[in-house]
Amino acid sequence: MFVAPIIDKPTHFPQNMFGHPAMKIKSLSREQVRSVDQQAIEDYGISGLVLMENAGRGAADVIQQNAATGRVVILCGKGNNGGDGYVIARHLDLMERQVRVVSVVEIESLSGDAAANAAIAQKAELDVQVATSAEAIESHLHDADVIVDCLLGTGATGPLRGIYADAVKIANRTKATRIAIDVPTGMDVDSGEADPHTFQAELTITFVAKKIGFEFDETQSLLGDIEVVPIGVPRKLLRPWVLPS
Ligand SMILES: NC(=O)C1=CN([C@@H]2O[C@H](COP(=O)(O)OP(=O)(O)OC[C@H]3O[C@@H](n4cnc5c(N)ncnc54)[C@H](OP(=O)(O)O)[C@@H]3O)[C@@H](O)[C@H]2O)[C@H](O)CC1
Ligand SMILES: [K+]
Repeated sequence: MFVAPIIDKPTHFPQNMFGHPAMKIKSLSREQVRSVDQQAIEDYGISGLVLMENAGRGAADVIQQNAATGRVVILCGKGNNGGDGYVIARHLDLMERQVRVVSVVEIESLSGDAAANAAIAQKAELDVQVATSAEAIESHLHDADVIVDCLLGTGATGPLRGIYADAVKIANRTKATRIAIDVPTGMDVDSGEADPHTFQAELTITFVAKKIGFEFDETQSLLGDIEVVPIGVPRKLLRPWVLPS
């Protein structure tokens, strides 16, 4: 009988799901993470679409690991945080999940990478709904088992406007599992200050690194567990913030 040779198990480095040792990176400010994004695009030539695809695909994997069943409803805003939501939808659909995208703005108002991914989602005949009133949002969330917050990310400034506040209020009232993408909508990335209607997440999936606003005690109940998803930004670009492992 063939007895498989016993080999020493290689020492497993702490790996994230992408199979490379998960570097420990300092928490970044809004300005730092947005400049990393910009440098990756302008100095390294990585297209924003590639960063968004890595972000959305990585987030979809983490969602599948943490909320593996039920209907996923993704609330999308106007910018690239919303753009991530269309990528997440496409990858969850590929995992044969029931997925609905609910855009709180007219799709025509999107631009750049977000508009590109919204168009792909529509051409792929994913379930994409536009809901620009509280009643319409309510009607699309009633059967959600998981709600994903792709309303606002690092581009948020000032108090939540109109429909965004409505969307967060409605989402917070449901029994669904709530997952925030990059930062819970309503939370200030730097100060951690939370709008009265901040998305209450059980899990926050954030890109590149944790944000400095996540360090405050008051924000823990809004963040839930935190997972950092790398999006392909070169290690050299992150070097100033890598912590000794
Ligand atoms: N390297 C990375 O981290 C990557 C991050 N990605 C994702 O991109 C977002 C940042 O995207 P951005 O488009 O810059 O900003 P947002 O999507 O957060 O905001 C979009 C627009 O929302 C409006 N806005 C701003 N503040 C408010 C508010 N308080 N209430 C309502 N609406 C608001 C504003 O538009 P206006 O024209 O209405 O002023 C914003 O422009 C990041 O968080 C990640 O999720 C990339 O996908 C990949 C790389
Ligand atoms: K968000």
